[in-house]
Amino acid sequence: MIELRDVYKTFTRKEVKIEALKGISLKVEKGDIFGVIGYSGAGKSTLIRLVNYLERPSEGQVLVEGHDLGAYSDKELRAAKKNIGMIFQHFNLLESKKVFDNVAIPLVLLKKNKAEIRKRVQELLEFVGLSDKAGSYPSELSGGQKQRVGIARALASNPSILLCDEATSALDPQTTRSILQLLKRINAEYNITVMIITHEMSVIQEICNKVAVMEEGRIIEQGSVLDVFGQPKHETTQNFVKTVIQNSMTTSVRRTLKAEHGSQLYKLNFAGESASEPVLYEIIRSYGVKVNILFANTTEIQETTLGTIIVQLQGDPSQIEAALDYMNKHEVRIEEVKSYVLDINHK
Ligand SMILES: Nc1ncnc2c1ncn2[C@@H]1O[C@H](COP(=O)(O)OP(=O)(O)OP(=O)(O)O)[C@@H](O)[C@H]1O
Repeated sequence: MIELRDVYKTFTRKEVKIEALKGISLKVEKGDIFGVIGYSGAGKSTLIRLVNYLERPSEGQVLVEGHDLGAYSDKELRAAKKNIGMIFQHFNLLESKKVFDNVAIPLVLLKKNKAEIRKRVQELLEFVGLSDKAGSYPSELSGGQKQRVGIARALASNPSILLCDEATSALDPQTTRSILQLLKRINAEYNITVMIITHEMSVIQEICNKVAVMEEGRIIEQGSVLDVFGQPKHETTQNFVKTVIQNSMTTSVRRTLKAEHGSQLYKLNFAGESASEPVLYEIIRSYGVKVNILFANTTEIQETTLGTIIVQLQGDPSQIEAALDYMNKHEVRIEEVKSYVLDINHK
């Protein structure tokens, strides 16, 4: 659906080169809600602007529905862009035009007749829950309502892709949630592929099925949201995950454990099926391993339960090995907790 192949983007300002993207490769499949997360300056906006060709790559290819956008003539590119809607952090509405006319802009540009425009705009305003605001000006709307207008306008030309550039960053948590739910409905009911860039992991947790983490112009980690949240590998990803899931021991537990250096600690991640099986009970019963639970938490991601437990296992090495093997076979992901986490200053 959307594919970036080894994309580089370099800006030159006052003879200084800025490498905003350094070899980005990713694939967004049809029907995905694909999130790109990163701190400020990571290159997220540049990346999303390449997808609708507001920027051209310095090197590499951007393919949409299998077509290399770089190989298109200007006319072909204009046609291709109709297939891509975009919404923005600050909504980008025309303040001098009423809600109806803002939503109608893409249809006017497509030279649709008045009756068609009226019907489509009414349909869209109804879909985003703003039928009663057609005659209002943007200045008379709340932030959430403005973003709904932005969404209606982005959908006007029936795109198959919707790009969202920090679309909820200017909104309060409750309004953010309602806009994210609307994006989810757009994805499910209109079968529109959604690509979201954000610096908030809660946005990814709430609606995305896939995620790419960016840092300094590179993708440092990508995969299904369940995998990345369950086993974040890179430190930056771990820091993002920590903002939404508590997955480490509290300081007081670490302090108690410090005295017992050398005990075997494991972080166990349960997802989906394995979260509902009595795995710990089995390892105690069948392998005689003593289990001391130091931390436990469950979270819901993608309608799947993700559980994290940190345990101290005590027993013969052979019993512990057998217990770990049993849990492995029952799809529990096991990570040995290194002794450095026992340092209470370690975050
Ligand atoms: N038009 C431009 N000219 C020069 N440099 C640019 C331009 N656009 C982006 N950059 C630079 O490219 C780098 C990546 O910027 P980008 O806006 O893509 O990051 P971002 O992750 O979206 O950050 P933010 O969330 O702060 O917008 C930054 O160093 C930025 O200064």
